[in-house]
Amino acid sequence: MGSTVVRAVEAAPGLELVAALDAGDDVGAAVTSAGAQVAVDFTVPSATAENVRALVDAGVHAVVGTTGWTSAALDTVRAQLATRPGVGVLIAPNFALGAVLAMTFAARAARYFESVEVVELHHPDKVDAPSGTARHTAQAIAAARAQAGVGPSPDATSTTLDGARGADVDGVRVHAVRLRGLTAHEEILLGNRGEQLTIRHDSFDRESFMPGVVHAVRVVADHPGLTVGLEHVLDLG
Ligand SMILES: NC(=O)C1=CN([C@@H]2O[C@H](COP(=O)(O)OP(=O)(O)OC[C@H]3O[C@@H](n4cnc5c(N)ncnc54)[C@H](OP(=O)(O)O)[C@@H]3O)[C@@H](O)[C@H]2O)C=CC1
Ligand SMILES: O=C(O)C1=N[C@H](C(=O)O)C[C@H](O)C1
Repeated sequence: MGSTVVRAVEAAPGLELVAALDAGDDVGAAVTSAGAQVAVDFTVPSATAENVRALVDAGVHAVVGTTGWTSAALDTVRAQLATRPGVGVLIAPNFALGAVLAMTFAARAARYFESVEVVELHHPDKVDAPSGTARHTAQAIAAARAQAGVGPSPDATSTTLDGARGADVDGVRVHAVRLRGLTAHEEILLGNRGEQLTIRHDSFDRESFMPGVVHAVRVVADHPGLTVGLEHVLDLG
């Protein structure tokens, strides 16, 4: 993702690439000496929080695509941002516009269905499961169902092998598939008696994330504080 973002920023009118960093570089010193206004982080779950801390410390806005963020780590970013008014951090588990729409549609639909489960499918080099996108989708679905007073999805399973029913994200079952040949895919299955709605998004190429990343770079400075999810900086009506 890092090298794809480098090419996308270089090609984007009005943006200038002033630095590209690798593991082991001093993030704070590098962005300061390059005069960066915005930094983009696509690294690994174990490195991203420290990178964001260094960026906020340097007063540089951050656009973050790395997944694996815990709510405690997000709270730490919020607390640090409270000491740096004007600095914006936008963390989005998925920058593909179609994926953001799929999540939004799923949350909207979830109140009308008795059952809902999420399946994410990725390349086998991915280090975290379930995907950040699937977690974010399940959280949005759970919040929409709670707000509408919809109960848990019915499930009579009483005998099971560990993992057979997937992970529980705020009461929504999330299943992760890792398969050579895949890129990034998500299905949200919604069921009622006698009907099923399937919402599916496929990223076939990493290019799919670039319009969202470039948009985030352009607008992050207008959103001080912490924003989680690209949907909050898009006009989705
Ligand atoms: N939000 C979105 O739309 C998307 C999010 N992602 C997420 O982005 C992240 C990266 O994905 P991807 O590019 O496929 O992963 P890769 O494993 O291909 O790349 C991760 C890169 O991070 C580097 N790295 C490791 N540690 C550090 C560090 N401490 N500081 C700086 N760089 C470091 C690695 O360097 P080295 O090889 O030297 O170890 C590697 O080049 C993942 O969390 C993935 O889930 C992916 C696609 C879209
Ligand atoms: O690791 C990936 O490839 C991806 N990671 C993100 C996630 O965890 O949701 C976004 C996209 O699914 C690709």
